[in-house]
Amino acid sequence: MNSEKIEIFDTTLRDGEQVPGCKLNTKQKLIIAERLDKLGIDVIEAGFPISSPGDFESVSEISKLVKNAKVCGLTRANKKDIDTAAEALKYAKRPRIHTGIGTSDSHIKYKFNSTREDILERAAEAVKYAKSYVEDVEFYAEDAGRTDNDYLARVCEVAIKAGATVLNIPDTTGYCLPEEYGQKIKYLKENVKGIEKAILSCHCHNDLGLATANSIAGAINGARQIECTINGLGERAGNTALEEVVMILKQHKNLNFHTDINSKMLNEMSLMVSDLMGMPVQPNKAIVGANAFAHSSGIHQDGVIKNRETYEIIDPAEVGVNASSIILTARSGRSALAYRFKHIGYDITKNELDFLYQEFLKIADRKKEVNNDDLYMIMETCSRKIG
Ligand SMILES: CC(=O)SCCNC(=O)CCNC(=O)[C@H](O)C(C)(C)COP(=O)(O)OP(=O)(O)OC[C@H]1O[C@@H](n2cnc3c(N)ncnc32)[C@H](O)[C@@H]1OP(=O)(O)O
Ligand SMILES: CC(C)C(=O)C(=O)O
Repeated sequence: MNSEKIEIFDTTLRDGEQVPGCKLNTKQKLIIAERLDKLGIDVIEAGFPISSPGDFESVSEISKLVKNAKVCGLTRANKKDIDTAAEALKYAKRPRIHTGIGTSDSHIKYKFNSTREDILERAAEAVKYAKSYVEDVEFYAEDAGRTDNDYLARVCEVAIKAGATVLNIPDTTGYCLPEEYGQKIKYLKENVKGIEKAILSCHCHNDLGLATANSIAGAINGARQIECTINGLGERAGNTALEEVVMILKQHKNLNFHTDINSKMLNEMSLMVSDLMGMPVQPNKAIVGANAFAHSSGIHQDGVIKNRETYEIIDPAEVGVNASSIILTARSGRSALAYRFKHIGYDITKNELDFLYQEFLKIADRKKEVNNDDLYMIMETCSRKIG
């Protein structure tokens, strides 16, 4: 059976850039946008054009630069934001305006001091107005994760009727459980009149560490676009990590989904974004962390040396990492030690290995990691004794 495509909407340059300390200038945004386009992203959310003259310029320049992806600009549900986004996107080959409004009772009451009926009207007006500029209008129901499903379905209906082609269902506060978020998408698929005219999109935040799981649950239940960022960057605890979504869909073939992302570029993308944003990636980050393919305990190392698949579900080459690494620590065994000695040119016998291993453990117990210099020293000390 042919697999279905999940569109990848990258918001590194918009939601990712909202992270304190991660602000980018136009030149930096252009470097990232050019690589995102090569990576195979379907939609690049380039910024929030009304936000500042600098961000307007970034969206405008990215619109001129990007060849393949759709370029998207975010707006609130008002004319001035939409006018500004349309102006910034005017050079884009495939422009998208992303407009919307908060729909949870908390947002309606506290942010807007408004009513559900008024929000329905404002949603419809914004979509219609955006539609007067571009064909491709995405509508977001902010805080959809905490919005009552019946009301959310009404919001989606008015947005579709006004011309929205993508309906973004953000779990803005990262509150939902995967089952709950998946059921929300299913409910909308089954209860929104005209839903066949639009695709549903997941935009999940990571406040409870569930952003990726929720996005996958959304896809399983009918969403066909996932919004995500390189390294999972984004407001507060971040967004769904692009590299995680792409590799989950690739590894779990039974889900019967595919993306157009060139996974071999994931590692370089992660390093580039981390570098330009000045935001280090935690070493244990899935897929792109420095330790994602590093093995440091003896039993695992022995397994990986015999066959990589014993402890790795992804071939590192698939995500652009040269090879797995065997890190020597006091938890390593003889197998790893022999492997690393071989790596620096020493083929050792079993008896020699027993001897070298005892010396190795003395050093390993004093250090966090045993490096090649330590290995040369162990060899020099022991070769005198071994003879
Ligand atoms: C969930 C998200 O990530 S949404 C995107 C978040 N990103 C950003 O906010 C970054 C860009 N933001 C900005 O540069 C500024 O906040 C601006 C330019 C958008 C607005 O600045 P200001 O006009 O000074 O407004 P301020 O930020 O103080 O308050 C936001 C206003 O927008 C209103 N608003 C918020 N969301 C929406 C919406 N979707 N549609 C319409 N109005 C909205 C708020 O009610 C508030 O209006 P009020 O002042 O009448 O109460
Ligand atoms: C603007 C929307 C899409 C958003 O970022 C959110 O709700 O988290």
